[in-house]
Amino acid sequence: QGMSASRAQFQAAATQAAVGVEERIAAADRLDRSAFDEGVDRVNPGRMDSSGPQLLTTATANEIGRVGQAFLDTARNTMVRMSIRPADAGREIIAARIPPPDALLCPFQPPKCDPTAKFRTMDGSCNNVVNPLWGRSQTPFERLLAPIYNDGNTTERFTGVSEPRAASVFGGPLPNARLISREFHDSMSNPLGGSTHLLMEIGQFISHDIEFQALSQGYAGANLDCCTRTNRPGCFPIDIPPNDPFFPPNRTCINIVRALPTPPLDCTIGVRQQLNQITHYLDGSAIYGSSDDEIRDLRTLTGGLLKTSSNNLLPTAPTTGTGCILTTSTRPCFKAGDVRVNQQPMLMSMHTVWVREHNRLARGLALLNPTWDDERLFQEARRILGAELQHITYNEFLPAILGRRVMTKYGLKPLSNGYDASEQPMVRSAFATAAYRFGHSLIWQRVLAHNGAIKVSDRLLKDEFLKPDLVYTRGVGDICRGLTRSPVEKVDKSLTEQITNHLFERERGFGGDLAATNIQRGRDYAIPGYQAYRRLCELHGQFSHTRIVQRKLNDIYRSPEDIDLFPGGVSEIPVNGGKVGPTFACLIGRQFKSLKNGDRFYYENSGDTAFSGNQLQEIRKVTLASLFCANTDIGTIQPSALKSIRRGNTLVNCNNIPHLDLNPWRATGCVPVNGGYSAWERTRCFGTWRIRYRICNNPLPNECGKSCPRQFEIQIETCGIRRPGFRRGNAGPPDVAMVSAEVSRLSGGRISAIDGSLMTTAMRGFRHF
Ligand code: HEM
Ligand SMILES: [Ca+2]
Repeated sequence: QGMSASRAQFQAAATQAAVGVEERIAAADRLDRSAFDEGVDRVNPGRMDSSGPQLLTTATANEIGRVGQAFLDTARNTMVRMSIRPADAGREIIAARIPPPDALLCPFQPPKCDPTAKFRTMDGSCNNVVNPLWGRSQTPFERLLAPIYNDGNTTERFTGVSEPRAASVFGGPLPNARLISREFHDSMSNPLGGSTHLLMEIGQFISHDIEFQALSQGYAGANLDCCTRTNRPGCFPIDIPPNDPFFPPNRTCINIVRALPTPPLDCTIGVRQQLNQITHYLDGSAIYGSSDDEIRDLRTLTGGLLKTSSNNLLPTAPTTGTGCILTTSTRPCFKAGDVRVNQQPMLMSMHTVWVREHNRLARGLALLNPTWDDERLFQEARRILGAELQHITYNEFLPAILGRRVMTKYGLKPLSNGYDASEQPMVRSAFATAAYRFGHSLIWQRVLAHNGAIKVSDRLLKDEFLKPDLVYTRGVGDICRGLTRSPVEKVDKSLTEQITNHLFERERGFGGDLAATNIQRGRDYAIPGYQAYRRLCELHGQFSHTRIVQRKLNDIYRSPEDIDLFPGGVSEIPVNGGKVGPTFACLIGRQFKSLKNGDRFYYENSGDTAFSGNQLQEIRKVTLASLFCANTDIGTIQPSALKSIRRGNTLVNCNNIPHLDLNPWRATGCVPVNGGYSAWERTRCFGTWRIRYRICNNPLPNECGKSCPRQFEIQIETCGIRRPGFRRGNAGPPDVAMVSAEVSRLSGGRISAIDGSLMTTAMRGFRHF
C-alpha cells in the first residue's frame, strides 16, 4: 500500500517534472551554438586530445542522447519536487521504477522478429526473441554495480543521478586523473616474453566489435572544446596539475567530453546511462557495421562480396562526414564496419584481412553453390566469418589473457555449455571503461612492417596515428608480419608514452593521455571504485598487488575505497597462465561468458541456427595464422601467431597451416527428397488414356546435389496397358485441351498448356519440362 502510494506520487511528480524539459534542453543547445558560432567548438579541430575524433558519434546516437538528456532532466526535477536530497536521488529513483511520463518518448521500441531466421540481423535485434532489444546497437551499456554519481558532491555509496564520481570517501576531491597517470602509470617498457604484438591488435579489434561509446558533440556535430568552454553539460575536462613533467606550461587542460546520456533500455526514469553505438554481440559488426544502412554502403551487391579498393585494400572514405578528418595524409583513409578503423595502421590491416576473408568465403561458396544469389552468399559468408571470429576469440585470444583456470571457471572453453535466453549479452560499463582497457597496457611503442627478410618500417606509434600511409606503402602483409614479430608489453601499471603523452598528437605538447582518459571515463560513467569490484568478485581480503604497487596506490589515494578501477586492476599481479590480474580476469571472464551464453547465434550452439558437425570441424581449424595465410602474402608464419617464434612454434610454410575447407557448405538449406523426384504417379483414366508423371521436389533443379534435370516429367499411356504409346484400335486419341488442363493442374501451374505435337511426343515416350 505505502509502496504504491509513493509510486503514484513519484509518477505525478515526474509528469510535472517533464513539463518544459524541451525549453531547458534548448537553452543548453544555445550555449553550444554560441561556442560553435564563435569558433570555439569546431567540426575539424586542430587538436584532438584523448578521445580522438568525437565526430564519430552517429546521428542516431545524438538523437537518443537528446532524449537521454530529457529523461535526466526529468529525473533531477522529480527529486526536487519530491524534496529528496541529491545524495539520495540515485537510490530512490532506481527503486521507484517510474515509467516515463507521456511527454517523453521512449527511443527503445521492440521490433517484430522472425524467430526462424537463420541469420543475425545487422543491428543485433531479435537475437533474443523474448527481449529483442538485448544487445542491439544504439542501446545502453548494462551495469554490474549501481553507479556513484556525485550530485551534490556527496560521498555516499548510492548517490545522485548524473554528475561524475568526484569525491573521496573522506570528503574532498578524488586525485586528479592526469596526476594519477603521471605518478602511477609510468612509461617503462616491460616486454612480455613469449607473446607478440598481435595479442594487442586482436584484442583491440574484438573491443571494436562489441563496444563503442557515444560521446557528446557540439552544435552541428562539432567537437566540444571543453578546455575553452568548460561549464557545459557535455564537458568533463582534466586540469593538468602544475609542473607536469611533459606538457608545456601553456597547456593546462586535457579535453575530455562526457559520454552521451541515454534512458535505460526499459525507459524508466532513472540515473544517467551510457550508449553503445554498435552491436554488443561478438558478431563481426566491425566488418559489417551495426545497421542496415551501414552494410548497404559496404557491399558490392554482386556475388555476396564486400567492396574493396585497388590492391584489395578497404574501400576508401570521403574526407568529410565519415569521421575521416585527416589533415596530414595525402592518401585517402578507409571505410569499414567500424568508423574507428583509421586510428592506426595495425588496426587498418586487421580490418582489411577480415574483409578479404569475407570475400574469399563468398567466392568459395559461389563455386560450390552456383544457384545462390548475392544475398544468400553474403549472409552465409557473414555467418561463417562470425563463427571464425568467435572461435579465434574463445580458442586463441581469451586463453592467453585469462589462463586455463579462469577459462574453465566461466565456462569459456570451446564445447562448454550452451545458449541461455535469460543471460543478458550487454556490455557492462566496468568492462568497457576499465577492465577491457587492460589492452592499453599491452601497447608497444613502435609499429613494425616486415617483409620476411628485414624490417621495412619501424616507427613510433605516435607518427602513425590516424594515418593510412603505411598500409599503402608497405601493404597489409608486411604489417601483419610485423605484428607477429613484434613484442607486446606486460599488462602492468606502465603504459607507453605514445598513448600517455602523445595520443593523437599533432602539435608537440598537445597530445592526449589515455591513462588519464580511462580514469576520467570511469568517473564519467560513475562506476564504483576498485574495491567494490574486488568485493563483487569475492577477492576482498586478499592481496593482488606487489608491495611496491600497493604503496604507490596508498600514496596517491586517501582511501583504498577511492582507488579507480582502471589503475587498481591493470596493476595487479597476473593470474596463473594469464596476462591480467584476478579482478580484471573476473570482469572479463563474466563479460565473455554473457557474450557467449547470451548469443543465440554463438557458433557452437545447437538448435535451429546450428552449424553441422562437419562444418564445425572446419571452423575449429581456423586460427589467426590461417587467417593471415589465406588473406595476405605472408607466406610463412608461426602456427600460434599470438606467441613469438621459438622452438615448438617455428615459422612454417602457409601450406602446412590447417585451414577451413568449405566443402561442408555445399548446397545447404534444402531437404533432399528421394533422389530429387517424387515417385511416378498416374492420373485416373480419361476414356482409354491417362497421364503418368513425376515432379521434382527440390526448390531448384540440382539443389542438394541430387540430379533432377527438369521440374516435371509426363508420359501419356493407355489405360490397362502399362507401356508407353497409344494403342491403335482403341477409342480415339486424347483431347489436347483436356490433357493441357490436367498437366497444368498436376504441375502446379508450372506448365500452362501443351499443344498437339507435344502431346504426340508424350504419347511416344517421356516428355520433360
Ligand atoms: C594503438 C592502440 C590503441 C589506441 C590508440 C587506443 C585508443 C583508445 C581511445 C582514444 C579510446 C577512447 C577513450 C575514451 O574517450 O574513453 C579507447 C577506448 C577503448 N579502448 Fe583502446 N586503444 C588502443 C588499443 C586498445 C586495446 C589493445 C584494447 C583492448 C585489448 C582497447 C580497449 C579499449 C576499450 C574497451 C575502449 C572503450 C571503447 C568504448 O566503449 O568506446 N584499446 N581506446
Ligand atoms: Ca558487435
